[in-house]
Amino acid sequence: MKAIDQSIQGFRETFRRDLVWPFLAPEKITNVDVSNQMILYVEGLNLSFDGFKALNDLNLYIKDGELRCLIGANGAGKTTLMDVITGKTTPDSGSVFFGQTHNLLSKDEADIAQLGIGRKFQKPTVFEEQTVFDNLELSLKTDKRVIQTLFSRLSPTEMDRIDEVLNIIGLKEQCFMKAGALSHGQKQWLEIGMLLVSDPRLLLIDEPVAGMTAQETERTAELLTSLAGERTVIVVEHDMEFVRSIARTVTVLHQGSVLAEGSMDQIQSNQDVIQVYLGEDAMEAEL
Ligand SMILES: Nc1ncnc2c1ncn2[C@@H]1O[C@H](COP(=O)(O)OP(=O)(O)OP(=O)(O)O)[C@@H](O)[C@H]1O
Repeated sequence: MKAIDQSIQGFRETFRRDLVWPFLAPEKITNVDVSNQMILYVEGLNLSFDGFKALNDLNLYIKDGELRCLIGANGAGKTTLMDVITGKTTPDSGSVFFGQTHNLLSKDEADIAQLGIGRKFQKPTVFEEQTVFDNLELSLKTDKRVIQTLFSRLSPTEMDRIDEVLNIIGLKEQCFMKAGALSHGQKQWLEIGMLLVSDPRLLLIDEPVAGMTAQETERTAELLTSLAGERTVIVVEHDMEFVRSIARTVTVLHQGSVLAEGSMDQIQSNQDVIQVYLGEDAMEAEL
């Protein structure tokens, strides 16, 4: 039986265009130099909007493979920081490096995505009229690699990738269901899957559990923790219970700077955090 399986497998591989002609295989994501164990270096970032400092000498270092949570009150600068990392906004000064060599501030949004940095916004933006599978396929197609411009059909490697992603996000059974019929949580997972098909190294995820049921929140915690390690995940979240359940290290932003960093326990006993969130500034700052 094993021999038959092996010969079927061999037969299938003979007909894989991307194995027969290696130039058809998906392009490997650019090498990221993480020899110092760090994947993201944000240094001295400043950005003002009409004189208001949204980012104020912000420094942030993210280790390769870690799952980092970013918290902070409304207006602390979390979204602006994500916008700068992904090339949506240009800072006034500072530097952002992906690994030791990729200067993100010299690249545009498309180049940054191509380097392997994926971003998920708070609201799911799946194509409701398309099936789960089609949504994943469409995400592959928007990945402008040579193979997609040459062939409109999915290669077996891409089929395998979609299958793998369906397993990771737990939507295999819903594969041929219209995305519009999914629950809110399932739509969020689908959107995470839409990022995963192109195999990103760094995922930036904005408020993944807003509006989810307790069960969906728990499943999302499992999903995000399972992604870390092989990938690096940065999560912006207001739900402190969720942050506690997933994060090893939490970074607190306040008025465009890092106020504190550490485990959830260290953060909650940090005097600066207490001062801002429980003290005199508490009126304007609610985590
Ligand atoms: N394009 C812009 N023009 C002017 N001000 C802006 C712009 N973008 C952000 N800001 C301001 O910069 C500050 C930081 O906003 P940002 O959205 O980064 O905060 P946040 O921490 O993500 O908050 P929230 O939790 O509410 O999403 C806010 O005071 C915001 O009003």
